Amino acid sequence: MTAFDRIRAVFWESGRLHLLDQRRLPTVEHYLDCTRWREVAEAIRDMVVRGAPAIGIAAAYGVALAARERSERELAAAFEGLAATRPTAVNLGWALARMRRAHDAGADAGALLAEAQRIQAEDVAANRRIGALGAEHLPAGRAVLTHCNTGSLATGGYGTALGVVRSAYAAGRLTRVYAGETRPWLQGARLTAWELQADGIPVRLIADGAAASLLASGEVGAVVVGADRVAANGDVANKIGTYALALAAAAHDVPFLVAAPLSTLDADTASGAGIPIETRGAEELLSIAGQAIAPPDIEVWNPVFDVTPARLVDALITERGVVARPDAHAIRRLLSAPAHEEIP
Ligand SMILES: CSC[C@H]1O[C@H](OP(=O)(O)O)[C@H](O)[C@@H]1O
Repeated sequence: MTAFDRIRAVFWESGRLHLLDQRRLPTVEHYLDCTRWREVAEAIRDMVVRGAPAIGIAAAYGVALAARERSERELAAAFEGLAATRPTAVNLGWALARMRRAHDAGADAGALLAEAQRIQAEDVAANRRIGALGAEHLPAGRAVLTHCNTGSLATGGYGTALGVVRSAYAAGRLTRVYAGETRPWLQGARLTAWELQADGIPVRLIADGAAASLLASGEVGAVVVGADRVAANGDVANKIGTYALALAAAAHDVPFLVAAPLSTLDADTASGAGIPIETRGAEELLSIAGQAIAPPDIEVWNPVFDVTPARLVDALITERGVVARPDAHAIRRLLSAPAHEEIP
């Protein structure tokens, strides 16, 4: 059984939403069971569940939980409260807008639950397609470098950049993954290394500061990362540290690839300058697992995303196709392509 089969960051069972508490991985596998939308909102805000597609899916189930209370007031509060949990990943707003359309079309609690389950199933199918298309795009027989966590823990299942990794490794095209630890929340060290080890995919953990030297060494054939929002011009918001990777990749002529489903593309935000960047509390920088690693009263700046300009993105891999050098025209083509059609 691979990690994809075993790891479910988000699932609905027996009338409850089950969320794997990613704050406690890799040492403890513990699920929180949610029966109220406010519990889901708190779980997203506190990063029990994280990852752009995964928080959209969790929020969709949160709406379904709110609908069970048969109160338009509570449902309105749920839409507002869930939307306010985290600002950068556009998937959150995309999923809530889809749930609101279903509600406005007359969906009751049961139909809203079915819509949330469709959102999750479609995300897994998209990730499988992204994996297949992306695997063909990786230089064969080489290693890749990735950042943060973009696997089953960040999505409905299988993963985006890690979906490309899973498909490429299964096709014998990939020798090894280098995973950046991804300070301060350590998604790479705690989550990606755990997922890939569970899959039996060779993985080496590196300090974020080692990435440029690794790219200079010629060991890596491509950098493949996820995204939290792709603006209309192709600029990419992703975990802090992604922009530095893109600069280093460009300096060493290593292809920089972004894997993301269409639910991450945002036609309403013209460029990266318009993407809201979440900053989180000082404690995430000042301690690790409760152990202080800096003076407690030191000032910090803790933006948890950055923006990589489209000019540094060699290819955007989506379930509708792969576009080289994404620009506004390419984003429009991806978003306007008929459903289930891929753009050449
Ligand atoms: C497949 S999207 C994963 C995306 O989300 C992560 O952010 P966070 O862990 O703070 O939710 C990171 O940006 C990943 O690339």
